[in-house]
Amino acid sequence: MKFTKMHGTGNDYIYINGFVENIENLSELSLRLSDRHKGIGSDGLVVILPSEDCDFKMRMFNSDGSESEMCGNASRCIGKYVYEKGLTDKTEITLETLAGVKVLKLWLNEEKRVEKVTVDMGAPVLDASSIPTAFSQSPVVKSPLPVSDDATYEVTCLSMGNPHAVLFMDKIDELDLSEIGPVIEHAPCFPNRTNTEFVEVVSDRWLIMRVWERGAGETLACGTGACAAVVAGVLNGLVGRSATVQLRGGDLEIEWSEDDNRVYLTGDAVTVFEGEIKLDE
Ligand SMILES: N[C@@H](CCC[C@H](N)C(=O)O)C(=O)O
Repeated sequence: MKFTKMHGTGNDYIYINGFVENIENLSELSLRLSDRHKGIGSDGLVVILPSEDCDFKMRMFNSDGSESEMCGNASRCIGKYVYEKGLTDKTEITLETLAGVKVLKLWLNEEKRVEKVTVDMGAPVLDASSIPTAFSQSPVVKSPLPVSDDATYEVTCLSMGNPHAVLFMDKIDELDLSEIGPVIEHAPCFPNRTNTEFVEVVSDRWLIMRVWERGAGETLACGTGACAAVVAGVLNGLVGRSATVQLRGGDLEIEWSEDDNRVYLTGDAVTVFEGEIKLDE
């Protein structure tokens, strides 16, 4: 099977051309190939497929084999992949996902290479039961979430097609995410588990964020998570509608438009290497 390893702000996935490769059991394959010691090594697996209504369709699997509805960083990398491999000559591309249709706008440099991509992520979902969460308050803003006998965090929850819980706090560098991340991910109030963002506010245009991803653990960046951080920041009166989110893997530019209520995500898309792997060994 041929594959391409790509990353968006350090969030790395294995990309497979589903027009050519006919692979079964994608969930098991993601679990196996994402392993950083015994596989290719990645945060998960992304398959690019034909779509009836859109230019392309994305299926995205975390490194634990679970399938997610949406991935912001992978959407940008798909934009670069399909354009640079000649699967399309469009610079505005529609992408079918489990979270609906997303529109990718490609930004080309002078050599006609894709330098960055803007994804129209659609409107954030704020209704508590649709995220889904079991919180009775809706929207879920600054709701108390007990994580141990002596610690309760205030969380703001929303869906960007996939579920997010955002926590604002200082000194996020000092956090042990491997301890607190799984507790929130599996908290009973999140029936589908959750992605969790730990966010430090620097100014009304600048957030610093670490992320614990559902199904993948701590990653260097999460596109939907960065969008969730800005939406949650606005709901808490902490940030403007247009902000830079600084992640361990780089910066993402987020705008939650006042005009159309849609969230726009802009960032890099990078090809790391191409390869071929024997699946029967
Ligand atoms: N890294 C992604 C999100 C990937 C899926 C997520 N872990 C989930 O299970 O919802 C992004 O860039 O958005």
